[in-house]
Amino acid sequence: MSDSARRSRTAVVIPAAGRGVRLGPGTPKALRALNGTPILIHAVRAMAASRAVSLVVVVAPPDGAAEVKNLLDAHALPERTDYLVVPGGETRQESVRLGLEALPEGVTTVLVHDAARPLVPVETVDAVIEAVQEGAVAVVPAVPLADTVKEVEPAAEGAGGAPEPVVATPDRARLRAVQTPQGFAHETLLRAHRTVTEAVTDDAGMVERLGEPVVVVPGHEEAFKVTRPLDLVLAEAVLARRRANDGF
Ligand SMILES: Nc1ccn([C@@H]2O[C@H](COP(=O)(O)OP(=O)(O)OP(=O)(O)O)[C@@H](O)[C@H]2O)c(=O)n1
Ligand SMILES: C[C@](O)(CO)[C@H](O)COP(=O)(O)O
Repeated sequence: MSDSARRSRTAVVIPAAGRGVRLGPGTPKALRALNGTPILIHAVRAMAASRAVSLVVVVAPPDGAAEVKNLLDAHALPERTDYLVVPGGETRQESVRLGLEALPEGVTTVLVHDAARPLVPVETVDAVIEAVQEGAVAVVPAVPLADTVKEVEPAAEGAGGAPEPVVATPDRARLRAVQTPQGFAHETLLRAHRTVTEAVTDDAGMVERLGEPVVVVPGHEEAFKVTRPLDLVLAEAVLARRRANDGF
């Protein structure tokens, strides 16, 4: 498939409507600065860096669509890509659905990428797109776990710090930590978001509930999610390393 054919069919939905409670009080997480530029703009640039992407739909905080439009206008973004902003919902799942409903006809491949993962390398984005375009209906970038994982009986709410009984130790070799962008055949993801009613924490999980196959491709350590304050420190360090490497 030619480059231009790919471009006309691949869109990205960026859910950016979360508050960022775990990052601490302040402006919505996606609008907070990372090296002087909003986290969201880093994420949009990371996705638009792929030459396959022709449309980016940003799902803004419900009362922040105008502010996000202004932000996109104020930052230099690749001109080959179109940008759309829609207001988001109460949950990530609802925000993604609202973004999907805004996609035009003719999109065949759709990626969903957290604004909170601003540093994903373009090689990971392209690998996910390629896997979808080669026939997978749902593709998830993921990395092996660095820690042993225990399943526990969670302590009651409000009993933080109380010992939690261990239920099992899953075989770590079979586990993956899942990142974004996750890539899908457009029709499949839309069907999942229109039919699955349970709360699910990632989009591939919704496709799993349809009984459709999901595959994992290698993710990247720099595609981590900015969730807690220490993640911002790490993100600044990654950017500093990139600047230093560019200098050589
Ligand atoms: N109602 C929501 C909630 C989350 N998100 C987006 O989903 C992505 C992943 O969510 P997460 O990192 O959990 O962000 P928050 O929900 O903002 O974080 P927290 O749970 O700490 O408030 C983020 O880009 C976030 O903006 C969204 O679009 N709409
Ligand atoms: C979609 C996701 O980033 C994959 O790891 C993750 O599930 C989002 O979870 P969150 O609790 O909404 O951050």
